[in-house]
Amino acid sequence: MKIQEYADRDMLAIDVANAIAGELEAALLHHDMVSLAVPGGTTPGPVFDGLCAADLEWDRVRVLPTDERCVPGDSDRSNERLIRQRLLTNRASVAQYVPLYVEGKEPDDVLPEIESLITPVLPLSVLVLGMGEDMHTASLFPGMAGLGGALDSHAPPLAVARPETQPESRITLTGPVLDGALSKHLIIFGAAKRDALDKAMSLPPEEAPIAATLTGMTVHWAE
Ligand SMILES: O=C(O)[C@H](O)[C@@H](O)[C@H](O)[C@H](O)COP(=O)(O)O
Repeated sequence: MKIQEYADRDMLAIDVANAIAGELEAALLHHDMVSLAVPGGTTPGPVFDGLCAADLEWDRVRVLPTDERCVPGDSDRSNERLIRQRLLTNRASVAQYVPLYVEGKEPDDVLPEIESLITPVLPLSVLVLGMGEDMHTASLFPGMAGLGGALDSHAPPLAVARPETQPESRITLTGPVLDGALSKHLIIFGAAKRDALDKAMSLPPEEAPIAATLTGMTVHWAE
């Protein structure tokens, strides 16, 4: 794991967008289809604003959320809504999007179909993660029911998550899929998350799920 510190969040966003674009371009030289998994939340928007303009063959990029809240697509809590508004626009509007949640469908009923769209583009070419101050990432929350199974090395690509601290259930990429990405970026802002990351480095993934992804991770941090 390496940590890159930035003087401000704008510089971080520009640098990370450029890094991801370069990694996708390199991956496209060797694969017909490549994959990019991105988080929801309040952190990645400015990175998306820069990345969406990257001049690459977006029609060969499969974009998916690292996790999705089980909410309507027009909800302000929908990660798909954020990704469609901020990333799948401009040149990136032609990218293929793989939703993890289908409104009105029971998650367990659609997971096999969604996994059939994800499996062909595993390992993930590029992964971007956020993290909570509780050291969760994607929808892998400390102490969550089923967390052990979602972190297991033999876990399927997707899991339904029902974290007690969240208002809705979610669908999440599992630990081995996140950790197995060929390039991994974690974006965190502020002292509290920096302290949480330092703490996570000495904890087991069951207590600090982000710890399951840190091998080979590039952490991008700004106040
Ligand atoms: O669906 C989500 O919310 C994300 O995938 C989640 O894992 C997020 O990255 C963290 O909760 C950090 O969220 P912020 O960027 O809002 O701090």
